[in-house]
Amino acid sequence: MTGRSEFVIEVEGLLTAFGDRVIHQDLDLTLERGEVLGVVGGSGSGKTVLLNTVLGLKTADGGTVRLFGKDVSEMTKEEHAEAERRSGVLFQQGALFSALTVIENVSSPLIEHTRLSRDTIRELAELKIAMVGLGPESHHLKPAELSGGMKKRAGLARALALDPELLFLDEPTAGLDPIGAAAFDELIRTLSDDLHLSIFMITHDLDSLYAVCDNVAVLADKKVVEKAPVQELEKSDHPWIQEYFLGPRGRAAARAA
Ligand SMILES: Nc1ncnc2c1ncn2[C@@H]1O[C@H](COP(=O)(O)OP(=O)(O)OP(=O)(O)O)[C@@H](O)[C@H]1O
Repeated sequence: MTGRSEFVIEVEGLLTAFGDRVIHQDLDLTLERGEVLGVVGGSGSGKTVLLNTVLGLKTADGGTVRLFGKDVSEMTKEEHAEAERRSGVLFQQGALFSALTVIENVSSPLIEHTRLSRDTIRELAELKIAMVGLGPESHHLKPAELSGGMKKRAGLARALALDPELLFLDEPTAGLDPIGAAAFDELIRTLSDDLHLSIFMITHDLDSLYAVCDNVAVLADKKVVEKAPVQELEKSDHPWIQEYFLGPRGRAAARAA
């Protein structure tokens, strides 16, 4: 793994399908080091399948996917593990282990991927929990005892446990009230600035695009039809983009930005 590429993710001519059903065709997308990219598209347009393909959880049927400069399909087991260590993922439901407390959840990647002492792991987990704005009183709570926003924060702390360079977020503000969502957006932006993270963020939330993203990639017609800063996308004449940005919710988000 060279890590020399200025692109953290490079997808070229991607084809993915489930049986006869083609999800992506000729899809190109890049994510530069330090870039915060929003990925939007209609329901079923293939955003999650794209995330899974970049992570190597789904095999591409054609084209190439490079992660940290390395073709995902040619990675050895060790290279996969290394790419996994360099990437943090916050899945849509937070995906916390329900039987474990917050601190145990955040410690689990450190236990799995490092040989650090128990005390060091505990200190690092506490640091990550504080970083996402959760207090020490949360340490011993189980996921069922957390609010939706706290679950997301705990999931984010776990995604950050191994100091990743790249963060994948699948609809991070889904299910949060507008105030909670705005606070979470601010947290993501602050973390990306402070930790120089590259972020691949699937979202339906227009406010997040304005608040957090450097660029937005639009999935439609099985490919990325545009990638640009959100203010430029507003001017696109692609029908889906027009409807998305220039509908009433889009206008409200643009006014608020
Ligand atoms: N394991 C699977 N087997 C068969 N089809 C699948 C599978 N996973 C996803 N699909 C199909 O792939 C298409 C894209 O799904 P995906 O979950 O990526 O959409 P999405 O853009 O993330 O949608 P949403 O915004 O609703 O979450 C959908 O039509 C879905 O039915």
